[in-house]
Amino acid sequence: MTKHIRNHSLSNDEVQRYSRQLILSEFGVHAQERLKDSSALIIGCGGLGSPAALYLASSGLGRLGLVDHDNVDISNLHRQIIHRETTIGKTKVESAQITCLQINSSLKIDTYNQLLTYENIMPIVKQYDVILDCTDNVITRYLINDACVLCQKPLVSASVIRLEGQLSVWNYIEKNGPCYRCLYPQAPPEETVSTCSDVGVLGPVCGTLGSLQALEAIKIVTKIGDVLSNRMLLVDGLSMNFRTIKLRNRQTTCAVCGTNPTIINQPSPPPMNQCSNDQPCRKNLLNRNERITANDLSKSNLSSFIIDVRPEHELNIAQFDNSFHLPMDRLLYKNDDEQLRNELRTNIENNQQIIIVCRRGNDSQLAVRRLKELLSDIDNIDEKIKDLEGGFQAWHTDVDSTFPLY
Ligand SMILES: Nc1ncnc2c1ncn2[C@@H]1O[C@H](COP(=O)(O)OP(=O)(O)OP(=O)(O)O)[C@@H](O)[C@H]1O
Repeated sequence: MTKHIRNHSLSNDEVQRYSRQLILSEFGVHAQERLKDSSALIIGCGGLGSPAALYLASSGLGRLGLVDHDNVDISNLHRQIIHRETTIGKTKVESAQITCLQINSSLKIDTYNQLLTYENIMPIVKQYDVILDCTDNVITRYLINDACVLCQKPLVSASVIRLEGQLSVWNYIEKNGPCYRCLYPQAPPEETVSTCSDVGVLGPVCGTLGSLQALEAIKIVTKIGDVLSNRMLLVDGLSMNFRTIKLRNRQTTCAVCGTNPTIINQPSPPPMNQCSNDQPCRKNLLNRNERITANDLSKSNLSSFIIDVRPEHELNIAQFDNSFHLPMDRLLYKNDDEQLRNELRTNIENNQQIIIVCRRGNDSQLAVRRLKELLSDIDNIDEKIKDLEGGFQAWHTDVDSTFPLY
């Protein structure tokens, strides 16, 4: 019998399992071996982390770290495809681990059921070859960036909102690429950054960006292809437009990766921009006496004029009887003050309290501020107008559970 020679360390089972990628001329057995010897850390097992973890678990990567501090909720399932109805209530890392091991039982998985902070991030990040930022908030974005620079790890970062997404690789030393702080030294005020729970997101957009994060991570550890450093991919799912823009180079003045860094041993919170008129803050804008709780509103004997400031399409989910619809877009940007003032004056009766409602009690606070200006000639407007604290979500939780929670 003729003996065969193999120039690699993969078992026959591995050759069979990974055969469709082994036969790629750009990939081959040596990339597969490098993948097996590599590790990746996924921070955030949500919309982006789910597809990223599934693809990395399937790919033949050796070791996968999963970080998240949250538990699986039913509202996660439309996009966080690693979780199941059967894992609702479990920690996201445990739920993700279960699914990954069902796909690839030879994968070594470490789970970190914790909130990453400035205190605990460094020893975790240090252990992995590539880091994927799959989180959803500005502060964590800076935290992960700083830790990756300090630990000299490439960072594959993505974000999605509504039907749009962005992807880039930061701190890719091989190309002397910039870090996130080189591009954005100052963080925007957190209250002005929209999140998926504020404005929504469509599942497949997360699927696309999260999958591409896994692809970049595979390219980095196997050293194939042209890594998305110094560039950013912008995806618009509605028009199906994909474009890549060039980013500015690594900045010598950068606080973390520059020539005289001020952030040296440990990540540091970014300087925050202040809210301005263009970017009004929405959270905790009003004082207690400018708000009414769901309980108090349900018991109030006063006649109420309810103004619902949600966008038109959300009214189809559910709404209060006889509420006046005034979407935030019109209130803040339409510039039809005179007509709006007339409509409101015609509809509001003298003895009525004016209650502003929205989904969660954020927009309604801005609306109260704006309406106080607009209706300043109404007697005692400051006492008459209040927002529903916690919005329809509080109404569902505290007063009427048949009002849908969303
Ligand atoms: N500092 C952090 N440490 C650990 N996990 C984090 C941190 N910041 C964000 N995450 C996790 O990142 C994930 C982001 O995913 P995504 O926005 O899809 O989920 P979500 O927070 O469940 O969404 P929703 O806002 O709709 O509830 C979340 O699971 C969140 O718990």
